[in-house]
Amino acid sequence: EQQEKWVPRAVNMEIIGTYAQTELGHGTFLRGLETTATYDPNTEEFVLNSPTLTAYKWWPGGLAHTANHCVVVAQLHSKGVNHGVHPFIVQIRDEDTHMPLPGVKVGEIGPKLSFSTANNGFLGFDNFRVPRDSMLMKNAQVLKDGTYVKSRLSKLTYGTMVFIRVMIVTDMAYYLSVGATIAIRYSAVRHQSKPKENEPEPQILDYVTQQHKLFIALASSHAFRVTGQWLWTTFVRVNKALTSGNADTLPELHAVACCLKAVTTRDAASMVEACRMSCGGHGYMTSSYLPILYGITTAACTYEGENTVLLLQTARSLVKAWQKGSKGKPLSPTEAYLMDKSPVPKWENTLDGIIAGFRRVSAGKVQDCVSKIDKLVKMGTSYEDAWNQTSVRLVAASEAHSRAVILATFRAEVSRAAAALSPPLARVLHQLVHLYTVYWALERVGDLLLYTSIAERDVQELQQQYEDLLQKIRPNTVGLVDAFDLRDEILNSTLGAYDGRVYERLMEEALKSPLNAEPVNQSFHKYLKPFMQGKL
Ligand SMILES: CCCCC/C=C\C/C=C\C/C=C\C=C\C(=O)SCCNC(=O)CCNC(=O)[C@H](O)C(C)(C)COP(=O)(O)OP(=O)(O)OC[C@H]1O[C@@H](n2cnc3c(N)ncnc32)[C@H](O)[C@@H]1OP(=O)(O)O
Ligand SMILES: Cc1cc2nc3c(=O)[nH]c(=O)nc-3n(C[C@H](O)[C@H](O)[C@H](O)COP(=O)(O)OP(=O)(O)OC[C@H]3O[C@@H](n4cnc5c(N)ncnc54)[C@H](O)[C@@H]3O)c2cc1C
Repeated sequence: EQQEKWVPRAVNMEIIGTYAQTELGHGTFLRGLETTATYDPNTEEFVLNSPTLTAYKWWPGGLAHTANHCVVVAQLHSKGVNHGVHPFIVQIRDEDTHMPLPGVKVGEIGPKLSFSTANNGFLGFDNFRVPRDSMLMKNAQVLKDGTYVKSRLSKLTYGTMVFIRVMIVTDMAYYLSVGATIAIRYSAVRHQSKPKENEPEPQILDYVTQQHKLFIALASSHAFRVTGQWLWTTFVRVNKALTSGNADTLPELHAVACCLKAVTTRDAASMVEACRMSCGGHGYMTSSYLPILYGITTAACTYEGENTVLLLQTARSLVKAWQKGSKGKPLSPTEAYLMDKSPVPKWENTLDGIIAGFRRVSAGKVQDCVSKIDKLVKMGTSYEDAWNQTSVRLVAASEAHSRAVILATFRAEVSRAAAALSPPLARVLHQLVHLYTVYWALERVGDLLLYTSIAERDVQELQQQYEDLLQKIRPNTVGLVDAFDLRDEILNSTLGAYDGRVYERLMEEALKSPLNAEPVNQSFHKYLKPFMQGKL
């Protein structure tokens, strides 16, 4: 019924909405949100209120001057009892005049690192009344007399965030394809230095250091696209089960969505930054689009759940799985490897060997965390303090778990798809899987030395494998980014345009600057000249 009322109007854009959960005082700790929705059975309305400055909603995209409705997450009070945070759909502006409704204070939060077009806003309520059916009642309800009907699963309130986190993994694949396309095309056009006096300046793409900076971004885009597809399929399956009242698989989805969102956004932000830096000064131009792309990807490390907080959510699940598995109880498919108690096998420099190695690292780290927490608790430390003192290790265990999931998924999905591909295409994709896997083995070699039987000669061989792969991939690099098929209008980059006219485009963009409208800018007459004449 509520969906019939709101969805059609949202689809045809009569309702422009946003998701107003975060407040000035709380973004992570949802149970600490201060906005209240108090039920008045006499009028069958909820009274929305922002009791403090820190209760003001802060950050919701589009809230400042675009949205006329929003989903507000507030502490639901009825019959004198606080039932915790619940979502409400609330009209905040007049649909004709767009004026804020009486009792609504709304505005723009100010300049940000990037996302300048996102119109993020603030929102405060002063005893603002909304009808009872403003409460989104799919999970919990408040009856006309104020009786609260509990949701069959309180965590369903958090469902929106799981959905977006699942989507963000695929988003990161896209953003990395943009960064890799810009930086690799530019690296094919840019010639610099003279390592061989009697030869012309080479393409910077031929410097192995440049390949080391860029090819991982290209491979990660494919790894995250494939992992994002797997995660989406998992989400659809869990959501279908939830619809029929079975929430058994939700905890596993929440845990894997948290760590994959955190790791893919962190990798995307750092690899886009590497793409920017690999383009030298021109990568620092806004017209290259790389600074804007960095602003977009680094924001993803914060929104939809701050990365550390989400990695700790996954760690919470891994520790619980370890404790459950130690009692002989079955674990979820993504966490079952934690109970592999077989002896550490002889190290193999193969994809399967490395993937198995990362699972050993994750299981070893989880075991170390459980041991440290148990030891601290036995010494009289509270569980909460023991958790906090172990939290650096817990985050590392989550990261290792996430990497093991990505490596295994990337390899399995490409192997499965390869049968239907032409041999040359299958070969190139396998090279990207190989590069991605060996890159991370070298990045985390310390962990592998701690938790597997990898030896020095294996590491040397992996380094050589990696450098050989850079050489093998080089001839196909431009073709691989062209295959992302990103139009110039989408790339929006002087460095990444398909025609490679970088220098002409840089100059064309520069000449558009208003500061080039006249040969002597007014600042000379207002400031420089008086200063030079000692008059300032
Ligand atoms: C389509 C793609 C769009 C991409 C975006 C495009 C453009 C981007 C531009 C800008 C961004 C756009 C929008 C941004 C929006 C936002 O940022 S919305 C706000 C997002 N905020 C958060 O994510 C808040 C993060 N905080 C939390 O999730 C919780 O507060 C946290 C879980 C961290 C802690 O809460 P707490 O109550 O303390 O939980 P516990 O740690 O005690 O755990 C309680 C149990 O609940 C389980 N659980 C927690 N969360 C979930 C969940 N989401 N789903 C399922 N289950 C959950 C948790 O596992 C515990 O269970 P157990 O007790 O262990 O059994
Ligand atoms: C571009 C952008 C768009 C956004 N859009 C929206 C939107 O549309 N709607 C919306 O509701 N919100 C939105 N947000 C807000 C976003 O969801 C929050 O910023 C995010 O949830 C983090 O919360 P916070 O800002 O309160 O950070 P905090 O939680 O205060 O984090 C600050 C630091 O504290 C640490 N910390 C916090 N809790 C713990 C813990 N338990 N253990 C260890 N460390 C901890 C964090 O790791 C972090 O280092 C947006 C944010 C950005 C940047």
